[in-house]
Amino acid sequence: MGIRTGAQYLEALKSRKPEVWLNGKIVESILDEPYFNQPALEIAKLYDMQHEPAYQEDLTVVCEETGERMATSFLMPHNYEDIMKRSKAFEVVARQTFGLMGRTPDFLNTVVTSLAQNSWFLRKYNEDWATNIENYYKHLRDNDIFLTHAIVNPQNDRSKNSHEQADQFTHLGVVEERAEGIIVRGAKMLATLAALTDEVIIYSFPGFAPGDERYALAFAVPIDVKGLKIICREPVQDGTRSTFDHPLASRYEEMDALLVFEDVLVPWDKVFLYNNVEAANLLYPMTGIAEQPAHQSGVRGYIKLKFAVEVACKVADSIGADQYLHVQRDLGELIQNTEVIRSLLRTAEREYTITEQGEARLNPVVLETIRGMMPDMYPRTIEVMQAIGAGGLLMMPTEADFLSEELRPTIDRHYGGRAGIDAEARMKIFKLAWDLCGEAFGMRALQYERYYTGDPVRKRAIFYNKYKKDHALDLANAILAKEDTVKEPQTN
Ligand SMILES: Cc1cc2nc3c(=O)[nH]c(=O)nc-3n(C[C@H](O)[C@H](O)[C@H](O)COP(=O)(O)OP(=O)(O)OC[C@H]3O[C@@H](n4cnc5c(N)ncnc54)[C@H](O)[C@@H]3O)c2cc1C
Ligand SMILES: O=C(O)Cc1ccc(O)c(O)c1
Repeated sequence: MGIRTGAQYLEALKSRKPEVWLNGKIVESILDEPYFNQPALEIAKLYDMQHEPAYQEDLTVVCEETGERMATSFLMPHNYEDIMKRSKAFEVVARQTFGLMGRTPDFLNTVVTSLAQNSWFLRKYNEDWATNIENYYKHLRDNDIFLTHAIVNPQNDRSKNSHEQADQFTHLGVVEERAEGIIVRGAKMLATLAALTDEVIIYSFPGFAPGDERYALAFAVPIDVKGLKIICREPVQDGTRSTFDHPLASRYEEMDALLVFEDVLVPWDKVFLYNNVEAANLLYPMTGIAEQPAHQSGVRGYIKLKFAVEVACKVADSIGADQYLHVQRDLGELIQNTEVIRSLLRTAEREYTITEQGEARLNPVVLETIRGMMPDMYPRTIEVMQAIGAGGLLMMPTEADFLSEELRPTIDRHYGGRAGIDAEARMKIFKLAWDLCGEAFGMRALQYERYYTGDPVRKRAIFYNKYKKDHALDLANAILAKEDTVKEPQTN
């Protein structure tokens, strides 16, 4: 089949009925649900762009195996040119959604592509796991499937491992083996966009201990598989708010969900790892499933940061506040932050290495530096935006107020900005800012940058420990090696 159109994606959504819970009810029809309709159209647009002449060369490549076009995010990177093709494709997608949708199809395409490119690792443990992931990759690539993923155990008792929780199936684990596959039970989080996807892949961050065998697993199932409950969080928009009042929240709501598996059958050919604590713990360090999606996340995060910084600049400019020195200082800092991330991305891409198996990977230290800095830089941007917009962020008439003939002249008189910025223009800018720095939509977007790649505290600590192990601290050691020992003062 090759690349899908938006219509084909929406048709597939219509043809299924996953068990999606929203506000205490099962959603009867995803596309008829106002909370989901606009975000689904935004995803459909990304599929359509694959066919548009302006984007096709960036978003797709011809698959060597099938001769058909496939999404560029399915391209297995072997050299710098492949890396940069993927980078461009990530950027085109991110620009379309202003970086606000983190789990667009390209994200998990990179995860599965990397798993398949590193099937040698799974083959060390089990021939079938390797064959299964290779076939799954081809299935996704050739049918242009949209995946969600859930790789974190729910927060029950973080001081205990999965097998030590009060209930053995609070966390997702295997109940039994059958001739046709494994039966899985328990929960996993935090599946972003689950309701709008075709299938789900489960794997885990490392951290398994002996005794956790039943939880050490990786597999994929269709999103409407029998026994899977998708429990959505409270929406950040009601699906009916106007694009004037909420230009971002009304478009880019990326619904997150807890996945609860109630005795779901996973056929053997969709099992990628099972009952093996060592393999589950080594999956991240030994394959590229940290670095390859981190490339997508780095590019997307850069676009989101740049977008938020530009909105902050617009807020300041629209009310003449950027005439003040401290506002210029703060905005200068934000712009420099975007330049830091852009430069780090280019460095990580240029300083790629080729693995023994021929996979081109970005410099992991630089990539991890991006991931370490974004949880500080993005919230800082939001903080500056709040400080510059100040009370004006609360003093905004709604679209309905603008439409009132009686009120309109008053609005036009009192809500305008500096010379050249009328009330409507200023409110458009401030409403953009409020979606980012005040609304639940913006707080979720901020929480995403803090946590999408794991707990930033432990990630920085892991980074430090690995750096200390891998780097000789040569400069400090060079001076310490000089013979500056304590000497008794010379007395005559
Ligand atoms: C908006 C959003 C979207 C996301 N989308 C997805 C998605 O699509 N798919 C997916 O799989 N995941 C997704 N994630 C989940 C993400 O992977 C997790 O949130 C992340 O790994 C952090 O884990 P946690 O939330 O369970 O926090 P926890 O690990 O529970 O951390 C909570 C607090 O406890 C501390 N803590 C917990 N355990 C320890 C420990 N062992 N040692 C020291 N300190 C500890 C942490 O420092 C932190 O302060 C998303 C997250 C967010 C916020
Ligand atoms: O470690 C990384 O940054 C890559 C990454 C982040 C978040 C995920 O959910 C994931 O599957 C992979």
